[in-house]
Amino acid sequence: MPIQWFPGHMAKARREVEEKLKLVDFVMELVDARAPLSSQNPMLQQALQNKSKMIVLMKKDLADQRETTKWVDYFNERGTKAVAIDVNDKADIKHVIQNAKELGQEKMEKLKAKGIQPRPARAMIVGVPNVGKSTLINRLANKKIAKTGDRPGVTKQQLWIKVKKDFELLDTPGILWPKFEDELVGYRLAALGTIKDQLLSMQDITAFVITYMQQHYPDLLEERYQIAPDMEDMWEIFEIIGKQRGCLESGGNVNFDKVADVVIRDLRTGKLGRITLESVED
Ligand SMILES: Nc1nc2c(ncn2[C@@H]2O[C@H](COP(=O)(O)OP(=O)(O)OP(=O)(O)O)[C@@H](O)[C@H]2O)c(=O)[nH]1
Repeated sequence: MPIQWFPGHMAKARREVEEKLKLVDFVMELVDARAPLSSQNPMLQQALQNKSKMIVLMKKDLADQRETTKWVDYFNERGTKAVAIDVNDKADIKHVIQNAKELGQEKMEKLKAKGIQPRPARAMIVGVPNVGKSTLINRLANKKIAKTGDRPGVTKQQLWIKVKKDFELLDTPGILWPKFEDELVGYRLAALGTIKDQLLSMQDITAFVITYMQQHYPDLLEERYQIAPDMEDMWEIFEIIGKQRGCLESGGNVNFDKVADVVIRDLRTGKLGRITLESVED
């Protein structure tokens, strides 16, 4: 597959996350609810050492509800607190805060037991590009950004956001490099817009999405584009969608790149329906 590893970028990303990790008590790892494992990064687990972590499955409003429930159970059963949210839902934001506070309290209890003066628990948000880090920070900040001075270990001054009186959040997220070791992971991430569109052919990504939908969401595919689940010829499928949606060149031929744009835009904006591209059972 024509994707490179960019080792220099990954090493830099890792160093930056490790520096910030020194400042916090626990981490909120954001993943995309539509591909939770694919949007995780194994580098984080190693860098975390003994720090605790909670997982926030983002964009649950775009994901298949049944799959999301299974994924939340999946992480919880493996001992990691997990919540699924729509960042625009206030109740969901409260739920995140409640879970984060519980994680912070555990840390504070440990400090107290050692005779150390309790202080607000500190956390940071990490995640791959486009997963929703900045948006969630803004929602949690609720415009109450508190400047609490330098912390050791970083040259740049860090700002802490006071979410609640006993919970502070680093104002800048840690960006994790997406993982590319598996072709399927690459297709899922590209379809969701995590990795740059130019890295993989848009037509290939679209073919992947259509095939996945034929297997898992045949009704949604038929509803939007009138594509029968058993239609195998991808060329014909592109032709049908192209004619329907006016993706034509001047001579009247279907332009496959335009078809790919339409399908991927429909997927990302939820117009195709609520779709999860990675199942617990996969
Ligand atoms: N539908 C929906 N969209 C969301 C949600 N969370 C974030 N988004 C959207 O996802 C897009 C990316 O969000 P950002 O907050 O910029 O993501 P980021 O992780 O900070 O991105 P980078 O700066 O590229 O690392 C934006 O268009 C957000 O509006 C969510 O829960 N539901």
